[in-house]
Amino acid sequence: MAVNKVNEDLLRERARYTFNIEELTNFIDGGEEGTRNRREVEDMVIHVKELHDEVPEDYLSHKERYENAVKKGCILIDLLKEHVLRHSSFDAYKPSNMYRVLSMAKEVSPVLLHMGMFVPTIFGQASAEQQEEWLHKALMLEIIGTYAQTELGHGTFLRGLETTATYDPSTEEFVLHSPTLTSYKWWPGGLGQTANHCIVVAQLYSREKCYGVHAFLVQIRDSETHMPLPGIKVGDIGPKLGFQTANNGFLGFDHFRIPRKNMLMRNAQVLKDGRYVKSKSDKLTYGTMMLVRVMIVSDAAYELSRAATIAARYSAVRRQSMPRPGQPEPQILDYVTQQHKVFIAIATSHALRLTGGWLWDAYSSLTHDLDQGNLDQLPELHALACCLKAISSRDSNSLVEQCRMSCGGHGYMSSSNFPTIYGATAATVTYEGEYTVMLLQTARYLMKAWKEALGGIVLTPTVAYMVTYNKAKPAWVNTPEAIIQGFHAVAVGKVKEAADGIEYHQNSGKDYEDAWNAASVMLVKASECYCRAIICETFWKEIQKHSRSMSRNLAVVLQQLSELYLSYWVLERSGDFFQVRTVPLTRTKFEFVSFASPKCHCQMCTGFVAHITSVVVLAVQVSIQNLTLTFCTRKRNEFDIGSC
Ligand SMILES: CC/C=C\C/C=C\C/C=C\C/C=C/C(=O)SCCNC(=O)CCNC(=O)[C@H](O)C(C)(C)COP(=O)(O)OP(=O)(O)OC[C@H]1O[C@@H](n2cnc3c(N)ncnc32)[C@H](O)[C@@H]1OP(=O)(O)O
Ligand SMILES: Cc1cc2nc3c(=O)[nH]c(=O)nc-3n(C[C@H](O)[C@H](O)[C@H](O)COP(=O)(O)OP(=O)(O)OC[C@H]3O[C@@H](n4cnc5c(N)ncnc54)[C@H](O)[C@@H]3O)c2cc1C
Repeated sequence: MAVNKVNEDLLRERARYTFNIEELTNFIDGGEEGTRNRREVEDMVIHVKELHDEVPEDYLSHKERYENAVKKGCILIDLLKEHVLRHSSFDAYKPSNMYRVLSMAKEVSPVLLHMGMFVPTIFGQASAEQQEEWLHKALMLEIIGTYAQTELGHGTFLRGLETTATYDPSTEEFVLHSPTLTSYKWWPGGLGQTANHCIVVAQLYSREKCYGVHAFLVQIRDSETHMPLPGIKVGDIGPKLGFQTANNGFLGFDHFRIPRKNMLMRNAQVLKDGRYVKSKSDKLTYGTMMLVRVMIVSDAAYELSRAATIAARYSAVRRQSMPRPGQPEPQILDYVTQQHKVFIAIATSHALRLTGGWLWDAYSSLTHDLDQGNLDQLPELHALACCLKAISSRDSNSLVEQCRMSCGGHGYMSSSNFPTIYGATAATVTYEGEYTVMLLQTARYLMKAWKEALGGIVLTPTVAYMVTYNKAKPAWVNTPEAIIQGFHAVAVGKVKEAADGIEYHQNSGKDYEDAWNAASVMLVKASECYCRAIICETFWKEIQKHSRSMSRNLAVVLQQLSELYLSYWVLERSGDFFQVRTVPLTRTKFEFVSFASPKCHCQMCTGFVAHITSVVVLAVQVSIQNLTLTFCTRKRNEFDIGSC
């Protein structure tokens, strides 16, 4: 049998890297231990022949694909259990680790929601007694759950959910009911045929009063027969753009009774007599969504890194066209247009991975604060989780598509794996908070921050520059730090523009809701710019921080990647940079910002040339011709357009 020979071009490219590959691998894995754990699990998985398809899944029926995914999920989970029992060096039951293992099968796992949301909700919203009863069973998959919040009629507007949970003190039970067709739960992963339990988010009623949405743990299928319990209507919602084996389903209740103790009571409670005990904050009910949004940023990076690797390798081995008659066809990697498509995908996967790690640390610190009853950081973290989830998933999905297109026809083959990766990342832009809705949530926070900034109130860290921005005139020089300040200036400009837009519409007679809606495109833009500034700054600072403890060769290349990312987005947003205004909070004057030295007037400032010489893609090193970015802005005097 022909031995698979590695392509000559790929070998040659791999021979050209300028730094220690294992060092980069450890950096990506979060350290040597992370690499060791990952390899241990991969070694377990890679040799299991049942995990490799005899027949491409695209040729299977919907039912066969689902059964194939269930089979693989069971094998992966058994491997994990055995591994934990054998080694216990790998924290297999951390949802993020379990999620990572489940994603080693090509198909989305029907128990993805069990690990990604059902288990984390028990961690985050069940009382200690409830965790005692359910957590181990969930971790050992003795019960399999999902997260049933979205309904046919409502996904974004949680306060509009129609499923009811009415407390009956005579039996100490909640009666779950779906009063309308639009109240049917629609979308929850695993609900179609897999889950026998679920977290149900419903409007809580007690003593004739509605207390808003709360979470309940509900058994929906018989533990022995797996048939739906009486009063439960459940099934599969059918084919989708992707995620075909996620087993998304629908769920309706017909006066279905559950014990009082099945209301998740870490935050709020209903006592036996029906009295409602309020939580410290209604927002704590939304805790699972914040966790998943935080996880999605790292997942977006992971999916994009897969696509970027495929595209970079293909670009090394594909030869096409003949720019010079009689010469061999060049590798498509030598076309600058190809580099321009692929290298930003590489840089972005690193930017999102490091930003995801930074956000996870902020979330971990918040959960510690919440345990101490301190909710101070909740609003800022909610705003961060919303915009970073939105931007990371959208960037990842569009760059996955860009990577596919960079591979020509072969990128369109199922065997390229781009369709699977695209389907997964496209879903992420919508689930766990739709893109626009999330950015508007962040805008809500930014409008409050702007009002505080105008009042000179010290702001939380990620918006603090709104107050100090005009006090210390930044030294506009051509450095990454200056670009980051430029992104801050753009963000402040857009936040001010949106706030002024709301004020303008209110002054023209609209109420706040209509003024908000009229200015909502600007509000989305302000959130995008605020978020881009965070990613640029975090990427750059994380690279600076880690560079101090890594070899110089690796530090140089990672620094170039972060400079590429900054330069790319300056060019993508050059219009905003040209228009950026610094408006002193006293609102007395406008001036354009210049990247030249602050003393220059009315003259073309120095061009900003970023010359990226080499970027490394894992073992594939390619060199970028002069990726020259000429970026100029003009400085004007306050009211003098100047001669530029
Ligand atoms: C990598 C992934 C790994 C694992 C994942 C596993 C599986 C992946 C596959 C699929 C999973 C998908 C699951 C789902 O999709 S679950 C359903 C997700 N649904 C949503 O995200 C709904 C989105 N909509 C909202 O969240 C609401 O619009 C929102 C609550 C944001 C606003 O609604 P509403 O208009 O009613 O309230 P507001 O008045 O705007 O806000 C009220 C108040 O509360 C604050 N708030 C809102 N949400 C949160 C939160 N999550 N945390 C903290 N605080 C929150 C908001 O800021 C307002 O505060 P204030 O401004 O002080 O009034
Ligand atoms: C693959 C996949 C898996 C999913 N898994 C689950 C799951 O396991 N559990 C679960 O509970 N849910 C799940 N969902 C549902 C998901 O959470 C919702 O689809 C999502 O929250 C969006 O809500 P929606 O579908 O009602 O869209 P809508 O909110 O109706 O959005 C439609 C359009 O209206 C706009 N819009 C809505 N509200 C506003 C507003 N206030 N201002 C401006 N524009 C607005 C949106 O921007 C969007 O353009 C899943 C969805 C997908 C695609």
